Amino acid sequence: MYIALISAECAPIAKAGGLGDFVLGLARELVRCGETVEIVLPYYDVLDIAPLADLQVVYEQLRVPFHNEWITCRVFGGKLTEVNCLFIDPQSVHGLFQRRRIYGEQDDAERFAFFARAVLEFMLQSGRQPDILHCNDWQTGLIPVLLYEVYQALGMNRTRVCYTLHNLGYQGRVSETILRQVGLDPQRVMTADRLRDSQDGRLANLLQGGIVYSNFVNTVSPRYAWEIQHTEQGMGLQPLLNTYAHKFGGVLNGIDEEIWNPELDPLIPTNFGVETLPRKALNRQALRSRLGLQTVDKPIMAIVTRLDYQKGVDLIAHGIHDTLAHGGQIVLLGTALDPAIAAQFAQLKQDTAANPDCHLELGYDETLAHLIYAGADLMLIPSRYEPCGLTQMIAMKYGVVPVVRRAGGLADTVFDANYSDQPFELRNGYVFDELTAAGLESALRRALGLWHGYPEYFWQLRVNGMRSDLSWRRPAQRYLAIYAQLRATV
Ligand SMILES: Nc1ncnc2c1ncn2[C@@H]1O[C@H](COP(=O)(O)OP(=O)(O)O[C@H]2O[C@H](CO)[C@@H](O)[C@H](O)[C@H]2O)[C@@H](O)[C@H]1O
Repeated sequence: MYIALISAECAPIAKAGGLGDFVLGLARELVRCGETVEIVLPYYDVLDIAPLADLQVVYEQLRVPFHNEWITCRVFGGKLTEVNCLFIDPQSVHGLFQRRRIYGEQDDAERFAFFARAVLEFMLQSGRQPDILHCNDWQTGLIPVLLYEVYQALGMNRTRVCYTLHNLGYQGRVSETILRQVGLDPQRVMTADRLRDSQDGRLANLLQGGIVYSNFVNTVSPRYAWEIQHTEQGMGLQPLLNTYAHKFGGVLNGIDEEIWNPELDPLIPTNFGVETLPRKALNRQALRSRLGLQTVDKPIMAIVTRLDYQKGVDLIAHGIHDTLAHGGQIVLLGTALDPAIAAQFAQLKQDTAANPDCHLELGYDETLAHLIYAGADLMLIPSRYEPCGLTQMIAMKYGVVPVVRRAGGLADTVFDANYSDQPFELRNGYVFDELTAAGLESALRRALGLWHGYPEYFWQLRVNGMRSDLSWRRPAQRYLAIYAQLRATV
């Protein structure tokens, strides 16, 4: 099967968060299963080309219609380990992907709408007919719309679309001008059952368009799939997701165990596994020295995250204070796009600067993230909503016990040490329900108490997490079954 994975991110070359991990992890597993995979991304100026082999121009003079003009693009090809990647590089006066970052620009909608049109134009002009276009999030929502409305009539009628929703908090609600720019007729597609936004009828909703026009839609955990159909977590899309329940499901993500594996990880000072778990202490020490924390008999509570409303930033701040007050150390690595959140954490960093048990690192740092997973004992994830969540899974692989809110994929992967109905060997963390300070404290203090009072039991929780199967093997089989079902309709 020939699968094109279309995305705004891919780890480690263009990663802002979990979407990047998803794309690389799934692609690599599909290649291992013998499938032909191409990842298609914009050619960002911030693309880290170092891990790419054989990077070269593979297509010149790709002319893409956009907003009454033709934009000429080059397409680069390269290999990221065993996976082929393609990069669309528009020669436009607006420097669409020359912004020193992946997202956060005022014209993001226009940038990714252009990308959507360019991907299909490239497929058409280069004679590609993928069996499956696997699109992700709002940035690629126009691809199934354009395929159906424009490109099928031009001959691309064997291709089917699988569309994965990683985050309903970002739906791509945009002016209908964008539709005209990519060559769609707003009169035709701006209807309630197509792209017209249900909350603001003047806007087009690109995520909604992707859901309506794709052959199959999924999100990244069974629990989040249920939540967005049946609770306000659907953020306005509940009726639509119920209408399309027959082509909707939840597939839990995996993690790439070649990248996230404490036994092999080249980015950590000391490798370790279940049998050599005491060696984790050397990483804890390295983490303390790197960040200037004192050496004391306290567990390290880590937080590695985008600092975003979704992640429960107020509870993160509360959790920092509560951990410090109850015998723990704190290490936070976080990026904030929102200026108010950035200011809140800059202040918190200043307020805790003199505390030898606390270090807040505001920024994005892949290498430090690996050291944190290797050295930490606990990880705090108090999300408001969490489609899947990779940090709890990575944490568990590194013998870190997660403390999480019962939401989305966190509920599907973390089982409470005291209250879960799972057998003991599957219990791997601490879970709370209420999105309140008291809710968080109930789990956090049990976790800290266990570390201080019952080290053998805490050790067992670490081991349970390390032994769980969080790989891409099972999820990739689920996607292959979905693709096969879609191909059967050709
Ligand atoms: N400051 C920083 N420095 C270095 N590394 C950092 C970092 N901040 C985050 N990371 C890394 O980025 C990834 C984040 O994973 P999450 O699952 O939390 O993703 P996110 O919410 O971005 O993605 C969305 O998509 C994913 C994939 O489907 C879903 O799991 C998730 O629920 C959904 O919100 C992890 O690999 C983490 O280590």
